[in-house]
Amino acid sequence: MIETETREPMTVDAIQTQTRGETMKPKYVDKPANEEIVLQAEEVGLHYGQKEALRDVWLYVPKNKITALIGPSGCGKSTLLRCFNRMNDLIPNVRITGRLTYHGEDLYAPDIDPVEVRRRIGMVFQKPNPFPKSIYENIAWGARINGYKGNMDELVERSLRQAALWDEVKDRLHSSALALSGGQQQRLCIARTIAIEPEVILMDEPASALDPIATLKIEDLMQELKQNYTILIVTHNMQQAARVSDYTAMMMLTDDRKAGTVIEFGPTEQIFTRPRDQRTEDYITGRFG
Ligand SMILES: Nc1ncnc2c1ncn2[C@@H]1O[C@H](COP(=O)(O)OP(=O)(O)OP(=O)(O)O)[C@@H](O)[C@H]1O
Repeated sequence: MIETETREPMTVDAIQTQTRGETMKPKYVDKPANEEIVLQAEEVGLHYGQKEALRDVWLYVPKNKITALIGPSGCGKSTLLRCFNRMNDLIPNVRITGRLTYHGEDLYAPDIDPVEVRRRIGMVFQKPNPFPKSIYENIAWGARINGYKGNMDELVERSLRQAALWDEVKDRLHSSALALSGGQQQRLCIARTIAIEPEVILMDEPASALDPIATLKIEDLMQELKQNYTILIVTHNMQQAARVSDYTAMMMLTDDRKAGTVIEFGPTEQIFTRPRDQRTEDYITGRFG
């Protein structure tokens, strides 16, 4: 029998670990078969003060795959993304319910250090945000404060190579990062994230401020990166989700339009060619909003 009692949302500090179990999972959200799950959301809810932003969210993020979060504006994509590296902790009055895990471990357990969470689960933002320092220092600084003791020149080169930026900047490593183009700055931010050696990279519309050529470079880079990293990306751009991702989660407002939730999750090819929820079909064929 499905339990119907309502529970008070708890604070981030006191997030509870029990959920009502898989019986509450939406009909079209399936755990991927034969994949190692790195991140998982079970019955997650989130309030910003009085404003409910997420309700009953379920999601699976498989290892070394790209998972896209798509859906209309305001349905909670960025909010959900930020739950996974505890970025919402930095916003006052946020309350989270349900369970968010990293390799099965509760990300909000009292003994978990949010700084360590953010080291393992890095983030790249919509607008490139390099520090007003040299290209070299943008990478070295984060590594240094995270206790990196190895050869810094090698780390800088390796990170820039992995971010497909090395050839463009190798002769001006000590010039200001702010002199780079937007697309180069975004690849520098990806290099900076990689230098910390996270396992997961969260990307919040990483290409939306870029022109089509710079966007394609970022998309190519993501394909390279997934060999070593697990990627969760928010995108408004449906073609981009279809092009780059292995799995897609369709988010939508709940029927009472008060909060966002994941209505369908599965392999990208299936979501785009044989969606099971009518609302997904309406959205991807452009009949929605
Ligand atoms: N710091 C905040 N305080 C209060 N409400 C917020 C805050 N951040 C987001 N919201 C609200 O939460 C809801 C979900 O926002 P969110 O940015 O996660 O959606 P989104 O799907 O990423 O939107 P978009 O595609 O437009 O970026 C929205 O109603 C938004 O106004």
